Amino acid sequence: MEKQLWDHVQTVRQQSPLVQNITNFVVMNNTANALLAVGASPIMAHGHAELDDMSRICRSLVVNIGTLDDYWVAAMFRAAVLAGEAGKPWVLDPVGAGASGYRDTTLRELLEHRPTVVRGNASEIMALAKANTKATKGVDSTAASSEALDAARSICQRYGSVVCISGAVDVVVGPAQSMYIHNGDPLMTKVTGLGCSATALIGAFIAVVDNRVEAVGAAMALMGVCGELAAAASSGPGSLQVNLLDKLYNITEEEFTTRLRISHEA
Ligand SMILES: Nc1ncnc2c1ncn2[C@@H]1O[C@H](COP(=O)(O)OP(=O)(O)OP(=O)(O)O)[C@@H](O)[C@H]1O
Ligand SMILES: Cc1ncsc1CCO
Ligand SMILES: [Mg+2]
Repeated sequence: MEKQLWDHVQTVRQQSPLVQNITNFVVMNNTANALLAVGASPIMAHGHAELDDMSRICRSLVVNIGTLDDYWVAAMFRAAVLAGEAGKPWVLDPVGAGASGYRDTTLRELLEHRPTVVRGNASEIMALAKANTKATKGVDSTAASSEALDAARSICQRYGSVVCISGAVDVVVGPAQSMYIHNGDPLMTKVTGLGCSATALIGAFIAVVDNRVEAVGAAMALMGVCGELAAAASSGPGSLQVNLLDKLYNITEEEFTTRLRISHEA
């Protein structure tokens, strides 16, 4: 499986898919840079007047509700409809699910458009499935990935989405197959938007890899391994941000396969 995941990393580099992002103000720059670093091509576009054109030229869509408002939310709904009509894969990042009624109402409607993938931290996935027993603390997670497993399974069953719960262990839940990725570094939680970057990378991988669980697994594996290697070379969140971009860009097959720790059980 390590070799297959690396092949997917290579496929993104070779095919350089154009990925449309409707994302938040905080991470727009970081996620565009993360996409470029892995060899994909980002475009940040939420204007209503160009959504049809974007849908025509982009191979996948990222919807991230981090700093939502009515204009942006209308763009998200429309872009999701267009992706559905074109049979184009898209990924939803439910930033801050459970933190406000507005977020939850918006997310409920987005889920009805059946995202190909949903990626959030454990609190967000639990809030999304309305199975949360702990409140979401803003945009950071207060729960462990394992607690959100049932929530992920219920979202997968109900909407057909592959669900990724990120955290100390990243869990990828598909209809027939699950994957656990034991990489990353706790320092990654001290840089804003690395979850959003992971979601953006998922957007690139689902554009070019048909097996959705493997696509998500490869994106999360790349993020985790690069995060871990970058953290080892960093003195804090500032240098981690820079080192991570460099590692996403220059990681080798040997670094990837020797560091990667995946399993099919927790
Ligand atoms: N405790 C941890 N140990 C190792 N890696 C971690 C840990 N927590 C998060 N990560 C890694 O950090 C990345 C971001 O995941 P995280 O769960 O923090 O996203 P998030 O909460 O949505 O972040 P944000 O909303 O700021 O984008 C993932 O690659 C994940 O594997
Ligand atoms: C801090 C923050 N607030 C809204 S979006 C965002 C970036 C992390 O998701
Ligand atoms: Mg997040």
